[in-house]
Amino acid sequence: MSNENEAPLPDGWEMRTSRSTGMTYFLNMYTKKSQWERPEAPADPGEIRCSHILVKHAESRRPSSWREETITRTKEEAMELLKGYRKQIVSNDAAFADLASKYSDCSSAKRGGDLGLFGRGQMQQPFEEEAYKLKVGQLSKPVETESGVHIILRTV
Ligand SMILES: O=C(N[C@H](Cc1nc2ccccc2[nH]1)C(=O)O)c1cc2ccccc2s1
Repeated sequence: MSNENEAPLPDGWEMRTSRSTGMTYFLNMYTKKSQWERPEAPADPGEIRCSHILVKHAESRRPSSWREETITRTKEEAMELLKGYRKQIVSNDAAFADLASKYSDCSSAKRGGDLGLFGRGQMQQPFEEEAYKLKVGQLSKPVETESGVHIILRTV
C-alpha cells in the first residue's frame, strides 16, 4: 500500500513540510500559493512567458512588417518557411532567438521573439491555447492566427 504522498504530483506543484506543525502542504510553483489539500490537477500557471517566430502571409490581418512593407507570400509558403526554421531549431543548427530576430514578422523580433509575460485573454485564442499547453522549454508545432503562422517557445 503506497502512501498517497509518494505518488507523483501534477505538473507545477511541490510538496513541503510545515516547519511549525510538521504537516505536509502543497506549493504552486508558479503563483507561490500554498494549500493543505493534495492537488489533483496541474498548477494553474497564471501568467506564462513565450517567444515566437511569426511568418505573415497575404491573408494576414496586417500583411506588413518591419521586414517587408507588403507581404505577398501565400499561407502555404509561410508554413513551409516556418517548418524550415523549426527543423533548424530542433536539430540545433540555429538558435530560436537568432532566427526570430532575422525572420519573425512580429515587432518582438527585436527581442529575439520574446513576448514577455502574459495571462489568459491577452493573446489571440489559437496562440494562447497552444502556448498554455506547452511545458517550460517546449517548442510548439506551427499555429495559425489571424496574424499569420507561428511557432512558440514557452520560456517561463
Ligand atoms: O501583436 C504583436 N505584433 C503583431 C504580430 C503578432 N500577432 C500575434 C498574435 C499572437 C501572439 C503574438 C503576435 N504578434 C505585429 O507586429 O503585427 C505584438 C508585438 C509584441 C512585442 C512585444 C511584446 C508583445 C507583443 S504582441
